[in-house]
Amino acid sequence: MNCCVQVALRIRPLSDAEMEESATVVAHRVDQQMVVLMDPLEDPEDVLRANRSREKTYMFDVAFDFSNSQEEVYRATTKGLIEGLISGYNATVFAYGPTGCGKTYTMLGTDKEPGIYVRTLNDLFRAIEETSDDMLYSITMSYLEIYNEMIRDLLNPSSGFLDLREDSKGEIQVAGITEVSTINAQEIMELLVKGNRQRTQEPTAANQTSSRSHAVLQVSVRQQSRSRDVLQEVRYARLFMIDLAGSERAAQTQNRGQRLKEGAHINRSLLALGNCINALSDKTGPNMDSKLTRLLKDSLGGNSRTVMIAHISPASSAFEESRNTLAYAHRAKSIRTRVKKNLLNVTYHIAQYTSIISELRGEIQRLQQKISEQDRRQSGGERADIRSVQAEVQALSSHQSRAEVERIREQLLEGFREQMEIRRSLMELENSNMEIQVETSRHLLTIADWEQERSRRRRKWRAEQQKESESKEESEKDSDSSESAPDSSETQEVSAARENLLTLMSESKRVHRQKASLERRLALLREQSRRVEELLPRRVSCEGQRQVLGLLCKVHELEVEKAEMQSSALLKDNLLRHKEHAMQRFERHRLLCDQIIQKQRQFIHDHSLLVPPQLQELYDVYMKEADEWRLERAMALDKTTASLPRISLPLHSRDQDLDSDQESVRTVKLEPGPSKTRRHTLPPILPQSETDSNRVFKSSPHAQKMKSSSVMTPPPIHINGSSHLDSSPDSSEAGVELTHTEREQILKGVQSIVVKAARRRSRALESDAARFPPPSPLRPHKQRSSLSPSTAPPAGPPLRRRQPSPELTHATSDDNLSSSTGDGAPANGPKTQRGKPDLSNNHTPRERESEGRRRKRRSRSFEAVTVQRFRPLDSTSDPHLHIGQLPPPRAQRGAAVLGKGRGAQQTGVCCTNTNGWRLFTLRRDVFSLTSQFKLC
Ligand SMILES: Nc1ncnc2c1ncn2[C@@H]1O[C@H](COP(=O)(O)OP(=O)(O)OP(=O)(O)O)[C@@H](O)[C@H]1O
Repeated sequence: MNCCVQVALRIRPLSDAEMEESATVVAHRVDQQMVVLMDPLEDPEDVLRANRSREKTYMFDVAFDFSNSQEEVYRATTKGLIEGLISGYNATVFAYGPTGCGKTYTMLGTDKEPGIYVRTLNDLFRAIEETSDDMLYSITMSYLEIYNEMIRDLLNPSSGFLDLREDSKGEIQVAGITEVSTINAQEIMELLVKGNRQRTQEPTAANQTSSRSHAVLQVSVRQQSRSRDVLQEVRYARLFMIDLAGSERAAQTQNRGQRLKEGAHINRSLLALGNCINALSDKTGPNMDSKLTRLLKDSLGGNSRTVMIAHISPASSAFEESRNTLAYAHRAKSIRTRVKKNLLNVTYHIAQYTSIISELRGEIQRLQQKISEQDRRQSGGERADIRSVQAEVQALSSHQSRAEVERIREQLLEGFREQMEIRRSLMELENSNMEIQVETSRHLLTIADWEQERSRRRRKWRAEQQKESESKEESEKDSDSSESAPDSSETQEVSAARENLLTLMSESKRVHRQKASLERRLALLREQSRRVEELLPRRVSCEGQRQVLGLLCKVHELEVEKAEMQSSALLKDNLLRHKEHAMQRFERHRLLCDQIIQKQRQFIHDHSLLVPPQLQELYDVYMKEADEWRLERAMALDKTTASLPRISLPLHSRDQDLDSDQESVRTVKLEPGPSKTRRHTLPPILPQSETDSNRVFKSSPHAQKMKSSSVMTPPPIHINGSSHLDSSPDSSEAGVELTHTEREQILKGVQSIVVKAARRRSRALESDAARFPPPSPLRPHKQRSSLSPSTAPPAGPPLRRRQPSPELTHATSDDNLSSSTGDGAPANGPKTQRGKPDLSNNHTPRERESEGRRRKRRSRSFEAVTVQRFRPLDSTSDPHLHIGQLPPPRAQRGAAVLGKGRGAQQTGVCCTNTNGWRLFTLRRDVFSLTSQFKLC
């Protein structure tokens, strides 16, 4: 497309200097296109030139004077180039004119009145921004000056002088020029101002800031569509905005030296430009003999829309420069250019098409793959998210559930732990209680011994007093009455025993209080554990965890029950040991009594003593009772006993039994009875012992039966009706002051032993009956004594008074001792040997054989009882509960611990030579048994 160079003329206002010189205005803008230049030298009066006009009119595309603003100049000259520039058309705007006529002002302007540079770039960026959605732009800028035919980079002055080069496309390029990718107009303005300071300026007569070089601002715009079509267009256009140096005349500028030389270069370039313009206007082709014309090759007659803004001064003093400028500008209007779009790679080669298609296909494939991956990732991610959310929820739920389960477990464990601790404490209290009972029994025994001794002394003293009173005269009686009564003051040991009893009682009360408190706490803990277990389904959602906790509860409940059963079993075991021991001792006592009876019978028979009727009646009763306890009845009774519930009962039923027993014991204890009629002043026996003893016997029908029955003890032997053994239990003066209740308890406690003993006794009695005549025809007859000659009493009148009887002494129970040791060997050496009944010398071989078998059976039976019933105590058993550790009877009373072997755990008592002490010792033993039964 061909087009002409657009020429605009701008007439600046008069400068201050021109106004001072009173310069006349010779250049006027007639209208927007017409300018009139008047020749000030023309004389209007000159008739020779009358036909010649002093005015010269010039037509331009647009004309401006002082009244026009920068904006108007820009709009009229340059703004229209921007659209073409974006469309790929080159454009050139250059300011031409003499120095000081406003070229820089028009192009650069001031901060307040920016020139074409800034306004063009502003509109360029705005236009690019409007189409940036579809087009991709690349804008670069460079700023250079041509000074004395040398090119200098104003954005990088240190880069030196640059050369012009023509690329393969025939375009002129400045090699090494700094191209700045502009961002916005403001930055461009700053760059230009900065670059303009680098521009060579020197003051001249015409302009204090005269630019001595041509300044060229080049803006390159490259654009292409964002869519990659086959018909892809890459538009490339350059905009030159040139501030030419002044085209002043040397005379006018009064330049000399360097300024003159500069002026010469300037003028040469301008001349070249002028020549170029002339050539272009004459269509002779551009003259490229200067760098300016070379750089503006496309701008002047080439591929560019070109706007020339000519500047002139209105002053008459600048008439010549104005006329020349107007002439050049006018001629420039004739310059035609061939404008075309700068389209790069508008049409691609077939190989490029193929490449583009391949690229596009690859791109499509890549995008499809990316989309599928993204979809997969999204779906996977969603699933993963769902799974992760579910996992988080489950984890949270699981965590909460675990925390809840852990909390419940801790509660349960804590409760169980405390229960076990309480259970242990209760066991310790039970043991302490047992110790207290044992100690209490020991002290009671001490007191009872002392009271027994006191009672015996009193009786002896009263008997002596009575005897003396009968044999002596009244006066003598008065004189002897001065004999003092036996000392009845308590010994230090008895006083200490009473004090200890008080201490033990208070201790026992304390133990019972603690037990009650612990039992309440235990019941509370059980209730709490039960509630927690009941709430498990509500508090724990997981079935497995519920089951685990439920099992945990069961395990610990079983543990607690196990501990309870162990405790109860231990207690029962201890009680059984006491009972067994007591029954063994009672059995020994019974055997001893039997032997005493038999030997007394033998003695009566041998000496043909008369038996008092009362004694004979008692003996009959004794035999009758023995007959009733024959084998068949004993077996039936034993079977009934064996069928009774024992320790194997469930815990709760046992507890109930125990509770009922305790209650019954309390009831019994409160009942007025013989137990309250103790004649000595002993402190009351602790209730627990009675509880335990009664617990066993009261709950047993067998015991009830036994309670109604009586167990025979050796009746007193009345010798000649005047003497008797003071050990008779029927005597109110008996040394052992047992109450009826105590005796009953003893009797009840030995029931099973009695059954067995009765079995053996019935056999023995049968054997004795075979040897001795029936008791009724008791006639004195001589019979060889079975005693040794050294100890045998002399034959003579019947015994009339009580006297020490070696036979009785020896009848203590050697047989029993043999049984106790279990091996049939004498336990006490010669003494025991001496006291052994020598039946072998008095009976026939058949009788001796029968007696030997009887002894052996008795021994085996006793062994069976002791070995079978005695279980070794475990480590948790209270050692104080061992019978063998009971305080042995005092040595001075003839008591000794028997047995070191199989019967080592049994405490046996042997009798001394003193009849009274012997029986007392036995009774004392019985009393001890009574206390032990109370412990049970
Ligand atoms: N149209 C105008 N309106 C107001 N002031 C102007 C105008 N044109 C020029 N001037 C003033 O005239 C003075 C000279 O202007 P300018 O420097 O632009 O001239 P020039 O042609 O660039 O000179 P040189 O060629 O020596 O660089 C400046 O002070 C400028 O402000």
